[in-house]
Amino acid sequence: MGQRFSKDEGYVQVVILGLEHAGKSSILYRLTYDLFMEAIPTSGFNHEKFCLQRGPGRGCKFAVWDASGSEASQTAWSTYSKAADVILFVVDSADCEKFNKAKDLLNTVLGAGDFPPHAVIMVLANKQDLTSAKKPEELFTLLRLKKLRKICIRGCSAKDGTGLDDIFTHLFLLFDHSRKLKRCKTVQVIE
Ligand SMILES: Nc1nc2c(ncn2[C@@H]2O[C@H](COP(=O)(O)OP(=O)(O)OP(=O)(O)O)[C@@H](O)[C@H]2O)c(=O)[nH]1
Ligand SMILES: [Mg+2]
Repeated sequence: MGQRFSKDEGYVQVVILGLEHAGKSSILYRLTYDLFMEAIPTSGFNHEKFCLQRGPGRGCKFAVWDASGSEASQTAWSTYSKAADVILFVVDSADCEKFNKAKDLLNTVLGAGDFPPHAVIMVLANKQDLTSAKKPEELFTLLRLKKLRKICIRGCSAKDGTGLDDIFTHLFLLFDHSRKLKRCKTVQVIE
Protein backbone atom coordinates (compact mmCIF):
# COMPACT_ATOMS: atom_id res chain seq x y z
CA MET A 1 0.00 0.00 0.00
CA GLY A 2 1.06 3.60 -0.56
CA GLN A 3 3.95 2.61 -2.85
CA ARG A 4 5.64 4.90 -5.32
CA PHE A 5 4.51 4.20 -8.87
CA SER A 6 7.14 3.00 -11.35
CA LYS A 7 7.35 1.03 -14.58
CA ASP A 8 8.05 -2.68 -14.02
CA GLU A 9 10.43 -3.65 -16.83
CA GLY A 10 9.67 -7.00 -18.45
CA TYR A 11 6.09 -6.95 -17.26
CA VAL A 12 2.83 -6.10 -18.97
CA GLN A 13 1.89 -3.04 -16.96
CA VAL A 14 -1.77 -3.05 -15.89
CA VAL A 15 -3.31 0.01 -14.24
CA ILE A 16 -6.70 -0.28 -12.54
CA LEU A 17 -8.67 2.97 -12.54
CA GLY A 18 -12.28 3.90 -11.73
CA LEU A 19 -14.42 5.81 -9.28
CA GLU A 20 -14.15 5.25 -5.54
CA HIS A 21 -16.10 2.20 -4.39
CA ALA A 22 -16.19 0.64 -7.87
CA GLY A 23 -14.43 -2.46 -6.54
CA LYS A 24 -10.89 -2.05 -7.92
CA SER A 25 -9.10 -3.38 -4.83
CA SER A 26 -11.64 -6.16 -4.36
CA ILE A 27 -10.85 -7.29 -7.90
CA LEU A 28 -7.12 -7.25 -7.13
CA TYR A 29 -7.72 -9.28 -3.93
CA ARG A 30 -9.76 -11.78 -5.91
CA LEU A 31 -6.99 -12.10 -8.53
CA THR A 32 -4.28 -12.41 -5.87
CA TYR A 33 -5.89 -14.61 -3.22
CA ASP A 34 -9.01 -15.93 -5.00
CA LEU A 35 -11.22 -14.68 -2.21
CA PHE A 36 -13.44 -11.75 -1.38
CA MET A 37 -12.37 -9.51 1.48
CA GLU A 38 -14.02 -6.33 2.65
CA ALA A 39 -11.62 -3.74 1.21
CA ILE A 40 -10.82 -0.42 2.79
CA PRO A 41 -10.53 2.69 0.57
CA THR A 42 -7.11 2.69 -1.08
CA SER A 43 -4.60 5.33 -0.23
CA GLY A 44 -1.86 5.49 -2.85
CA PHE A 45 -1.59 2.10 -4.54
CA ASN A 46 -1.82 -1.61 -4.22
CA HIS A 47 0.73 -3.42 -6.36
CA GLU A 48 0.84 -7.13 -7.25
CA LYS A 49 2.67 -9.22 -9.80
CA PHE A 50 1.34 -12.24 -11.66
CA CYS A 51 2.74 -14.80 -14.07
CA LEU A 52 0.45 -16.70 -16.43
CA GLN A 53 0.92 -20.40 -15.71
CA ARG A 54 -0.96 -21.89 -18.65
CA GLY A 55 -2.63 -21.19 -21.97
CA PRO A 56 -1.41 -19.15 -24.93
CA GLY A 57 0.20 -16.48 -22.76
CA ARG A 58 2.06 -18.95 -20.52
CA GLY A 59 5.04 -17.24 -18.88
CA CYS A 60 3.75 -13.73 -19.54
CA LYS A 61 4.24 -11.53 -16.50
CA PHE A 62 1.84 -8.82 -15.36
CA ALA A 63 2.45 -6.00 -12.89
CA VAL A 64 -0.87 -4.68 -11.62
CA TRP A 65 -1.28 -1.27 -10.03
CA ASP A 66 -4.56 -0.57 -8.26
CA ALA A 67 -5.03 3.18 -7.84
CA SER A 68 -7.18 5.08 -5.40
CA GLY A 69 -10.35 6.42 -7.01
CA SER A 70 -10.54 9.52 -4.82
CA GLU A 71 -10.80 12.87 -6.59
CA ALA A 72 -7.49 13.97 -5.13
CA SER A 73 -5.78 10.88 -6.58
CA GLN A 74 -7.41 11.21 -10.01
CA THR A 75 -5.13 14.14 -10.82
CA ALA A 76 -2.18 11.74 -10.86
CA TRP A 77 -3.82 9.16 -13.12
CA SER A 78 -2.23 10.46 -16.32
CA THR A 79 1.19 9.57 -14.88
CA TYR A 80 0.06 5.97 -14.49
CA SER A 81 -1.67 5.86 -17.88
CA LYS A 82 1.56 6.89 -19.61
CA ALA A 83 3.23 3.69 -18.45
CA ALA A 84 0.22 1.43 -19.02
CA ASP A 85 0.03 -1.45 -21.46
CA VAL A 86 -3.46 -2.21 -20.18
CA ILE A 87 -5.96 0.08 -18.50
CA LEU A 88 -8.69 -1.69 -16.57
CA PHE A 89 -11.45 0.80 -15.89
CA VAL A 90 -13.77 -0.58 -13.22
CA VAL A 91 -17.44 0.45 -12.98
CA ASP A 92 -19.93 -0.42 -10.24
CA SER A 93 -22.64 -1.87 -12.50
CA ALA A 94 -25.29 -1.45 -9.80
CA ASP A 95 -24.68 2.23 -9.06
CA CYS A 96 -26.80 3.91 -11.76
CA GLU A 97 -26.38 7.33 -10.19
CA LYS A 98 -22.66 7.26 -10.88
CA PHE A 99 -22.75 6.08 -14.50
CA ASN A 100 -22.50 9.61 -15.88
CA LYS A 101 -19.63 10.41 -13.58
CA ALA A 102 -17.90 7.18 -14.59
CA LYS A 103 -18.45 7.99 -18.27
CA ASP A 104 -16.98 11.48 -17.87
CA LEU A 105 -14.01 10.11 -15.99
CA LEU A 106 -13.35 7.47 -18.61
CA ASN A 107 -13.59 10.11 -21.31
CA THR A 108 -11.10 12.23 -19.42
CA VAL A 109 -8.66 9.32 -19.17
CA LEU A 110 -9.04 8.46 -22.84
CA GLY A 111 -9.20 12.07 -24.02
CA ALA A 112 -5.90 12.85 -22.36
CA GLY A 113 -4.43 10.23 -24.74
CA ASP A 114 -1.45 9.77 -22.45
CA PHE A 115 -1.31 6.00 -22.79
CA PRO A 116 0.91 4.33 -25.41
CA PRO A 117 -0.71 3.59 -28.82
CA HIS A 118 -0.57 -0.17 -28.23
CA ALA A 119 -2.41 0.09 -24.89
CA VAL A 120 -5.51 -2.03 -24.40
CA ILE A 121 -8.46 -0.49 -22.57
CA MET A 122 -10.95 -2.79 -20.91
CA VAL A 123 -13.97 -1.71 -18.88
CA LEU A 124 -14.82 -4.16 -16.11
CA ALA A 125 -18.52 -4.05 -15.29
CA ASN A 126 -18.11 -5.16 -11.68
CA LYS A 127 -20.67 -6.33 -9.07
CA GLN A 128 -22.57 -8.55 -11.52
CA ASP A 129 -23.60 -10.65 -8.49
CA LEU A 130 -26.08 -7.89 -7.51
CA THR A 131 -29.55 -8.23 -9.02
CA SER A 132 -29.65 -4.49 -9.71
CA ALA A 133 -26.44 -4.64 -11.76
CA LYS A 134 -26.64 -3.55 -15.38
CA LYS A 135 -25.36 -6.14 -17.83
CA PRO A 136 -22.14 -5.32 -19.71
CA GLU A 137 -24.09 -4.85 -22.97
CA GLU A 138 -26.33 -2.25 -21.30
CA LEU A 139 -23.35 -0.49 -19.78
CA PHE A 140 -21.64 -0.43 -23.14
CA THR A 141 -24.47 1.78 -24.40
CA LEU A 142 -24.92 3.77 -21.17
CA LEU A 143 -21.24 4.67 -21.04
CA ARG A 144 -21.31 5.45 -24.80
CA LEU A 145 -18.35 3.18 -25.33
CA LYS A 146 -19.08 2.60 -28.99
CA LYS A 147 -17.79 6.08 -29.74
CA LEU A 148 -14.48 5.27 -28.15
CA ARG A 149 -11.67 3.49 -29.95
CA LYS A 150 -10.00 0.23 -28.97
CA ILE A 151 -12.07 -0.53 -25.94
CA CYS A 152 -13.91 -3.59 -24.74
CA ILE A 153 -16.16 -4.41 -21.80
CA ARG A 154 -16.45 -7.49 -19.64
CA GLY A 155 -18.80 -8.33 -16.79
CA CYS A 156 -17.30 -9.51 -13.51
CA SER A 157 -17.84 -9.88 -9.80
CA ALA A 158 -15.06 -9.59 -7.27
CA LYS A 159 -17.50 -11.13 -4.80
CA ASP A 160 -18.01 -14.49 -6.49
CA GLY A 161 -15.11 -14.38 -8.98
CA THR A 162 -17.25 -14.42 -12.12
CA GLY A 163 -15.39 -13.11 -15.17
CA LEU A 164 -12.03 -12.93 -13.45
CA ASP A 165 -10.55 -16.43 -13.52
CA ASP A 166 -9.24 -16.14 -17.09
CA ILE A 167 -8.74 -12.39 -17.19
CA PHE A 168 -4.97 -12.51 -17.71
CA THR A 169 -5.27 -14.89 -20.65
CA HIS A 170 -7.87 -12.58 -22.13
CA LEU A 171 -5.66 -9.54 -21.55
CA PHE A 172 -2.66 -11.32 -23.01
CA LEU A 173 -4.58 -12.11 -26.22
CA LEU A 174 -5.83 -8.53 -26.55
CA PHE A 175 -2.41 -7.09 -25.80
CA ASP A 176 -0.66 -9.44 -28.23
CA HIS A 177 -3.17 -8.61 -30.95
CA SER A 178 -2.77 -4.89 -30.31
CA ARG A 179 1.03 -5.10 -30.52
CA LYS A 180 0.82 -7.07 -33.78
CA LEU A 181 -1.59 -4.53 -35.27
CA LYS A 182 0.88 -1.81 -34.43
CA ARG A 183 3.66 -3.81 -36.07
CA CYS A 184 1.48 -4.28 -39.19
CA LYS A 185 0.86 -0.56 -39.44
CA THR A 186 4.59 0.11 -39.34
CA VAL A 187 5.17 -2.40 -42.15
CA GLN A 188 2.48 -0.73 -44.26
CA VAL A 189 4.09 2.66 -43.81
CA ILE A 190 7.47 1.32 -44.92
CA GLU A 191 5.92 -0.26 -48.05
N1 LIG B 1 -21.64 -7.08 -4.09
C1 LIG B 1 -20.41 -6.75 -4.46
N2 LIG B 1 -19.71 -5.84 -3.74
C2 LIG B 1 -18.46 -5.54 -4.15
C3 LIG B 1 -17.86 -6.14 -5.29
N3 LIG B 1 -16.63 -5.62 -5.45
C4 LIG B 1 -16.46 -4.74 -4.46
N4 LIG B 1 -17.56 -4.68 -3.67
C5 LIG B 1 -17.75 -3.82 -2.50
O1 LIG B 1 -17.65 -2.46 -2.95
C6 LIG B 1 -17.02 -1.66 -1.95
C7 LIG B 1 -15.82 -0.93 -2.53
O2 LIG B 1 -14.83 -1.88 -2.88
P1 LIG B 1 -13.30 -1.49 -3.08
O3 LIG B 1 -12.64 -2.67 -3.67
O4 LIG B 1 -12.72 -0.93 -1.84
O5 LIG B 1 -13.45 -0.30 -4.13
P2 LIG B 1 -12.28 0.57 -4.78
O6 LIG B 1 -12.69 0.83 -6.19
O7 LIG B 1 -10.96 -0.06 -4.58
O8 LIG B 1 -12.37 1.94 -3.96
P3 LIG B 1 -11.22 3.05 -3.69
O9 LIG B 1 -9.99 2.35 -3.22
O10 LIG B 1 -11.81 3.93 -2.63
O11 LIG B 1 -11.01 3.79 -4.96
C8 LIG B 1 -16.66 -2.61 -0.80
O12 LIG B 1 -17.68 -2.53 0.18
C9 LIG B 1 -16.65 -3.98 -1.46
O13 LIG B 1 -16.94 -5.02 -0.56
C10 LIG B 1 -18.62 -7.11 -6.02
O14 LIG B 1 -18.22 -7.68 -7.03
N5 LIG B 1 -19.90 -7.36 -5.56
MG1 LIG C 1 -9.27 0.53 -3.60
